[in-house]
Amino acid sequence: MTLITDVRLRRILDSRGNPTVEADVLTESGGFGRAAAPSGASTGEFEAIERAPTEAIAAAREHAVPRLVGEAYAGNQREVDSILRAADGTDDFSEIGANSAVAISMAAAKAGADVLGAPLFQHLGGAFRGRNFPTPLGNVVGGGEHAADATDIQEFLAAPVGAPSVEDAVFANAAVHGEVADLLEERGVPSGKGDEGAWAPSVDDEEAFEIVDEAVSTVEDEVGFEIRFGLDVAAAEMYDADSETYEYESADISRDTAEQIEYIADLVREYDLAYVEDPLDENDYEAFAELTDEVGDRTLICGDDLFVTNTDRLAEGIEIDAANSILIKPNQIGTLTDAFDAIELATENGYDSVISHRSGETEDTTIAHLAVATDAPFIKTGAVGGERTAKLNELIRIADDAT
Ligand SMILES: C=C(OP(=O)(O)O)C(=O)O
Ligand SMILES: [Mg+2]
Repeated sequence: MTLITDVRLRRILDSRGNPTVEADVLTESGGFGRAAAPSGASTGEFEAIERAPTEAIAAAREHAVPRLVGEAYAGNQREVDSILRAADGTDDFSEIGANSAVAISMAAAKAGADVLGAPLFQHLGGAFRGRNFPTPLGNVVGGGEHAADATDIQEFLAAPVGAPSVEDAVFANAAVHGEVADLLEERGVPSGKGDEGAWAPSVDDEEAFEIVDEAVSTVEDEVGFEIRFGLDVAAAEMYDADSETYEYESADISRDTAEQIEYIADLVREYDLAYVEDPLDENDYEAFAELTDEVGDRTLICGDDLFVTNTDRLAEGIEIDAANSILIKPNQIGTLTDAFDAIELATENGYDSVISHRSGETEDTTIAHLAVATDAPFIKTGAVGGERTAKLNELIRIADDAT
């Protein structure tokens, strides 16, 4: 029934106005799945390779599509994904492009779900999923590679850890985003938005901490449940390998690795941070381990550029307790099977998985289903903006359908 009869690939726009790959997968019994690849700006050095969409589409048409059509079953995700790997023939999808691979992988999953008549999360996660929902981490202030002339820390993320429902959590994050706008106006700080819809004011990190801390407290009082906040430092982007220092340009501060570890540990204690992603360079497992040893009992230390959704890199981290959490971005590794394997390895070793969007996104909602399918405790997918609310609203719908 789920035998693949056609795979169609096209270029569509992403949220930055760049082209990206969209895939349609059709099956023998009329099943249909459509998915699109997202795209990063602060990409990790060890990510799978994203090719220019025209090249990725041409290469996938040549190498992957003939091996799938009439040969593979969309309902058998591992088979589809191993065919994608074999068709590509490299370790990092540099032949067909991780963008073509992930679009086809996700579209096949949706086609499989369509034939079954089941929601995607149930097809991926089984009949007993759909009772637990991830806490959304909402980007409310940001800079780094996502906005010019804004904070050095890439993302300040609202974390409504006490929300009684995913709907309450989603609305709380939007309220924090709105409160930040009011506080910026009070301070006379004009602000546009960065790539993920977060405010991108021209302030240093210290002022951003004050603003986000106040916004979170105000909304916490309004909604009556606990809201904390967290960070994606994206430290690899500020690390200078020659001087071995982290360069905070907006405050004109340079920190060596020991100072960076102490700085982050102090922030965790001062602001009771719930979450800290990529606080150190993507090559420095040892420094990650030192920080995790210091504050890992009170916050999540999450590897994004560090692990790049890759089980080999995660296993290396697990070996030395480098972190206690992994960011999962399917396009960093190329297929849903690879993303699932990373989540399973993480769970087996007591690491929390945080399913994540990219800064360049589309209306695709696969990651909302992936988070529910894998019982992930957190999802990072922005707070506002159509390509972000597509995922947040899908979570609300899944929860609504489940009750
Ligand atoms: C979502 C992120 O940004 P990008 O997609 O630019 O890597 C991130 O760094 O976590
Ligand atoms: Mg990150």
